[in-house]
Amino acid sequence: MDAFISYLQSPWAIVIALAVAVLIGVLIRVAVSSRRRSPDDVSLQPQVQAPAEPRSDAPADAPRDEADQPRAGPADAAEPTVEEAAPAPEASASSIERPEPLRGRMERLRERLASSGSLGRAILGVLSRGQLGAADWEEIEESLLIADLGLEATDTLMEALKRRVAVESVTDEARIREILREELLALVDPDMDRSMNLERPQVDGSTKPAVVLMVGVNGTGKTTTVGKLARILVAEEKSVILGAADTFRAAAADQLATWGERVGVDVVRSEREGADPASVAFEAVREGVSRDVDVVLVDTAGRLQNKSTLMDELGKIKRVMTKQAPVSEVLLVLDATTGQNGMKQAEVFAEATGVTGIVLTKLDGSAKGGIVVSVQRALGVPVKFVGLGEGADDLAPFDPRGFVDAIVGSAQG
Ligand SMILES: Nc1nc2c(ncn2[C@@H]2O[C@H](COP(=O)(O)OP(=O)(O)OP(=O)(O)O)[C@@H](O)[C@H]2O)c(=O)[nH]1
Repeated sequence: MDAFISYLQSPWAIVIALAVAVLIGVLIRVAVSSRRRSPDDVSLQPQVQAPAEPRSDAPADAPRDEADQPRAGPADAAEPTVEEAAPAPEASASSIERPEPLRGRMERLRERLASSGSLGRAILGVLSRGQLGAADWEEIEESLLIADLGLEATDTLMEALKRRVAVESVTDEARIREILREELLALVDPDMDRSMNLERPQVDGSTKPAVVLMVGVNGTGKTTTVGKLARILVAEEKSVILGAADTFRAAAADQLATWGERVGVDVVRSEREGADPASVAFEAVREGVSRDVDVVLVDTAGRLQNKSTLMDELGKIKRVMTKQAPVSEVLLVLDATTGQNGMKQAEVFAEATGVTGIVLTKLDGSAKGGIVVSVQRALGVPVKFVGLGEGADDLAPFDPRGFVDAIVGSAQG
């Protein structure tokens, strides 16, 4: 016994004990990391990678049609798994930002619409000349067209202004301003329902997340808008998952992950550039359903190489997502500065996906606010949000009155 005790006190025994402890530590690490890679263990890490294809255990209502199967190209042929992403810097509770609440945003951003105000100033300047001739009306028409109001809306507004200015024979500037405000507001249509449909649908007795698909041409601000919208939803205390189905540009997924991290929202993504977007979208909704979140927001690429490829791709993304939960909203992101070009794109996207609302970005610093009216008229769907800057909270629900007031200016304007 004494010999054993003295052996335990010897340096060799200490070395051996340390070696055994290290070995046990290594074995525990290996066991934990292999468990994390298990396909069924979807971790609640800041990011979740999408599999190459929907999971093999996808429910019976998973896509069946060949055309609806997320693509499994050579790079996509890996075994379908849900892997934990390379650990993203973990967002500690203290580093998570508190986004600005919705109320008052349009008010705060009102000054950003100042350039749209140049339209109001130009028209008011002419209208208050009194005794308007053909050249004056042409000047007004030109201003409206430059502001992207579109031909039809310009004609409607011109007629209304001519009639009212003649009938009321007004020269008083405040009254002219009031007439212009009323007529513009009628064009913007304050009665349209601009709320986002975030009601969680019931399917076969279970409550699914509200699914929102973002579409639009590259560069319009889709990814940024998904990030800003996530912040709005977080501010409204909703649980959210983002889907990075813009697999065309690898940086888009990183960009989205950064937006997500800032407000503690997870992102479903694929590490492979060019992975099948429908697969990522499918997985994002599946993840949202399994975590029982309130909203799944999915970003897409929207390259407009050719109309039929784009329509096929977006149509497929939407069909595949619908296998998991119905798509509640398809928001088309349009860059206000692209004017009538943007209108043509809008029509293609609307045809492909059935757009339910428009987000007009970059309205700050754009004198082309008239596009609000023309795009609503062309698609018959409302502008629901406006982007008014590059800041994280520079997205506001579109408020027709605030918008028209910004264009027409105050009485002192
Ligand atoms: N001034 C201003 N800039 C904006 C607004 N919204 C987005 N942007 C900027 O527009 C640029 C493009 O935005 P992204 O979100 O990357 O555009 P995208 O449509 O996702 O582009 P792809 O990923 O290439 O399809 C970025 O520099 C954004 O900061 C806005 O409302 N105002």
